Amino acid sequence: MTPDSVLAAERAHLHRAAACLTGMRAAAAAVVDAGGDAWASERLGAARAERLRALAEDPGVPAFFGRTDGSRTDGSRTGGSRTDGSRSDSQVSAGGVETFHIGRRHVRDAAGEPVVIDWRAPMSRPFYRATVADPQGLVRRRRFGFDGGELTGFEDELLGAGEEGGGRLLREEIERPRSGPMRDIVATIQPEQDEIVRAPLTESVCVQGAPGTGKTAVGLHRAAYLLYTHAGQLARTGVLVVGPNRAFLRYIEQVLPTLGEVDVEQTTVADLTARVPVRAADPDPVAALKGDERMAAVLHRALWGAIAKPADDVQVPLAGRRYRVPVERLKRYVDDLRRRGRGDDDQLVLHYAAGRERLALTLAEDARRQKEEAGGSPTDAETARAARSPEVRAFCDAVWPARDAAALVCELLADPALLARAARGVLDEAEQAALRWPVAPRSVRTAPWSPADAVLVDEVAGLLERTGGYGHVVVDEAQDLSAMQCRAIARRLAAGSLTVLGDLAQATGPGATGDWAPTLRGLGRPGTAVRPLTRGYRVPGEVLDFANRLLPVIAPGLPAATAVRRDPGALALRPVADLAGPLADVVRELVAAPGSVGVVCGDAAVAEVTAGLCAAGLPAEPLADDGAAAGRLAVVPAGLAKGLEFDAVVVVDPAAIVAAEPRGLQRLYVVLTRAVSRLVVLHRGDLPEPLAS
Ligand SMILES: Nc1ncnc2c1ncn2[C@@H]1O[C@H](COP(=O)(O)OP(=O)(O)OP(=O)(O)O)[C@@H](O)[C@H]1O
Repeated sequence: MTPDSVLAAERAHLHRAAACLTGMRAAAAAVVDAGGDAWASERLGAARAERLRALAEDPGVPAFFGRTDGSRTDGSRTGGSRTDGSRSDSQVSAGGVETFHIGRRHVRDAAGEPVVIDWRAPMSRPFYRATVADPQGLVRRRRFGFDGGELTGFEDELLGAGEEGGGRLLREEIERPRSGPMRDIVATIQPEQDEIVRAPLTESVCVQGAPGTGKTAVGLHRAAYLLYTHAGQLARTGVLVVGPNRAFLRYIEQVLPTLGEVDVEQTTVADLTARVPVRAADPDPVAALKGDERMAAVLHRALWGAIAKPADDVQVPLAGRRYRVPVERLKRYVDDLRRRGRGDDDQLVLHYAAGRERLALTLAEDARRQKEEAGGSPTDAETARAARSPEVRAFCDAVWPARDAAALVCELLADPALLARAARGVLDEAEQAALRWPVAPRSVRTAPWSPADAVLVDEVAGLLERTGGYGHVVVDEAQDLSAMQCRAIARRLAAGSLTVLGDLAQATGPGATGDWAPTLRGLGRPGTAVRPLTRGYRVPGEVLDFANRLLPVIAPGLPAATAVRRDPGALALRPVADLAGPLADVVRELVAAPGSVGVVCGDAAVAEVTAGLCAAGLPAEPLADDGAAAGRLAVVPAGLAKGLEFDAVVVVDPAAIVAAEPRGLQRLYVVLTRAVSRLVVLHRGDLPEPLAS
């Protein structure tokens, strides 16, 4: 076949797939809500709306992006389920070669035969994994090029004939100008990424990946894969994606919906733990201390240590009589329940509030036993009433008082004696002094809560009551999490599994350890295997090599990434005497090309840089951490750059970025690795040391 006739045939298949998708949509819309009652009907309606949403055709998103041709006799190519991709006779050619088109979602014709196979189905696996060395039954892999939904080209790899492709379409896909949020990578997931995407649900994974190796993309595609493969289980338990800040979430939030997954919760640790109004910031050493795992022990003692020893017998009223529970028995009941409050398994441990309820019930049951021994037979309702009696309540209030998480942390940070008692043997005096608020707040709500305090409040809330858990949690930029933040996430994990994504070389958090072990321990999955990703997709080789000069200083021992592509014009280092004029010139040139432009500067310089660019007639807008979309020309505070990317990046005054924080070189490494096509570094004086050499 000539290339033109191949294109014509593939376009015909594309039109057929689009028509079938329209047919599927019409069929789904025609389903009559046949529920027998209002509840069932509502449920059916919701399910139908969901299905319609999933089938909604995104204009410009073609029904398929790839194709596999394989021999029919090869065992590895059979065995997909009917809805995922059973063998389609309509796609078998005369030569016995079986063809599957791979797309974002399954499409079938009116007879139920597959026209496009969902990328997550088992039948699609060879499309992502096959190599010349291991063709997995494929003789050919075909990738398609599109322009605005129109099929414009294709790239074949004749794996059976030992011919692997040159990655032209991969490169085009990476370099396609960005116009806003992150895109999916389903068409070009690479084998080392696919292994992580398709790891079993029961397996937690930790991906240590250099900048631009696709960690975020892999984590999101893994969520979509798991939701497809374990739909029933995960629909019940849910999937949670945790990112570092709202700007980042805004950037990634469209990826899962474009993959057809609209019900994944995406949030930040700050939002996850937002139980108090945060209005203050801690100095780095204090934030590090509040994030230290020793705080868990302090809080545990502050809560459970305040349970008092029973001092007197209690008279429990039951069904018109009073029964005395002697103090010795009361002490034993309290001790037994306290013991059950120890332990780290949130699912098994007795929580404080439940312990209080249990204590009241235990007293009532003691009285019930006494009555039974005397020949009475009290009912369950009478026993429950006894547990709620003023006498039992008064005892519980005195011995096992009801507590509020925010109030407890507030008292602890405001009262040196309380803190000393809870922190004895755990924190030294200097550490206790560092934790204390200088002035006792007038109320819990007006206290100077910091983000790290909010995590402490969440920890106490987790001691009071069990936290609801998800079936799978994806944690991005995990290298920055404090031990206490890890615990907050672990509480939401229940029995589920984790995908942990991050790069130790990009750790800028105050408690960074340079080691995954404490993070994985804090997340409650200490045995998780760490898998490296070292092929850099985002950043051209020239830029990556430049940034990698920082590695021996910021993360000795960590393997440097190698870029999948090079571009001699990608990096420009410009020494300047004064920033304003040259910056406007550089930015003017960059915005003339299509795609996004990020001007990254120290957080303190954002207002000045934005004003300077605007004065030069350039439509610059500062990027804020409020979840608002970034403009095409964004002025990005270095502190918010993590995880983001732009087609062109200007790094303004790297020395100032380094000087602004203790882990400034790590921050510089982050900002130098945000560019897809061009990086310009404007510097006054010498470049920071490891870069100058
Ligand atoms: N297989 C792929 N095909 C096409 N593009 C890819 C592929 N893998 C990664 N990319 C692109 O490379 C860029 C970087 O991906 P991503 O943000 O997931 O990397 P990361 O490892 O999370 O980076 P960082 O450490 O900087 O946060 C994105 O534009 C992504 O779409």
